Amino acid sequence: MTPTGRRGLAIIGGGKIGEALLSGLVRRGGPDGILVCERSPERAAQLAERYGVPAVDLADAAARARVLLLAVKPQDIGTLLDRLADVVDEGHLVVSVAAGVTTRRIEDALPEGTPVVRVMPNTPALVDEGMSVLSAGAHAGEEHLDEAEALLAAVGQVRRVPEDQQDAVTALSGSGPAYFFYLVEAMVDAGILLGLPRALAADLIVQTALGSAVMMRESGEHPVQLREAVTSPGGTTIAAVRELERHGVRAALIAAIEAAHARSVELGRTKGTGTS
Ligand SMILES: NC(=O)C1=CN([C@@H]2O[C@H](COP(=O)(O)OP(=O)(O)OC[C@H]3O[C@@H](n4cnc5c(N)ncnc54)[C@H](OP(=O)(O)O)[C@@H]3O)[C@@H](O)[C@H]2O)C=CC1
Ligand SMILES: O=C(O)[C@@H]1CCC=N1
Repeated sequence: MTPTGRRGLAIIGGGKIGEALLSGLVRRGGPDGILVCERSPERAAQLAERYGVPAVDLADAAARARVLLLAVKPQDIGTLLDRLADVVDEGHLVVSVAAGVTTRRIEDALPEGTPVVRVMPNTPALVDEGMSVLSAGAHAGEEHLDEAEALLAAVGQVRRVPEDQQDAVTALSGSGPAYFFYLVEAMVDAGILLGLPRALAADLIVQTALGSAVMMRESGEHPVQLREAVTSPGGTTIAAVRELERHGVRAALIAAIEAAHARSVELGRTKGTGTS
């Protein structure tokens, strides 16, 4: 097929984030023009059935789709790029969501001039509340960023940053949902300790998390102001906040996010042996 005969998008790698993006895109725009390319035949069949999209091999994906969205682990990207080098041409836009992997590395593996956009999405794309952050490679212009943004805007908010901020973005919003789930898990445990039924504790905490998130987004107030409004003099909240400070929770979060950043940088240096 000629480059001009192509349309739509192929998601290459149908794992956790590949499925989150696939499900959101299908929900928003329908399955038309979306392909999935997944290494495991069982998983490919599952996704094809669940979302009504064709499961294709890599050559077919490249022949039919204009945008190739790479959603494999950074440890697998080297092998995938070796295979893509033979089937990518000037008519493609390559979008990678692989943590740590630079546009330079992808460009070096593909035909000269291939436009590449690096994106860090997150799993709340599943519920149209994703946060996706884009950076252009050396051969990607505004039109390529616009094209990638149009895709990702269907499943949440989009920002653009210089690529040297992507490892920090990965540590914050890419991995970020896991930190919130971890906090919720711990708070539900506290409810159990205090004798509440698990289901009730979970309902209380999930709704409290949601309400707090909406307040942060919509009130325009700083989180400190919002926290102070909950903290009555001589009351319960200050007793809890003192324990959070005593246990170094703020420092732990900063250290955790710093570790995620370091790992993103390290993954960018991985050569793709599939073993790291
Ligand atoms: N999970 C998340 O929240 C986020 C992940 N990312 C990035 O997305 C990428 C994928 O992460 P995640 O979804 O968690 O990982 P998963 O392991 O869940 O998904 C990767 C999928 O790609 C498949 N795969 C590997 N190589 C190929 C290939 N050559 N062709 C087709 N399919 C292939 C894997 O198959 P197999 O199972 O056989 O290995 C697997 O199903 C990573 O680079 C990660 O950094 C970015 C933002 C958020
Ligand atoms: O844990 C990871 O490596 C991926 C990247 C960001 C979120 N998940």
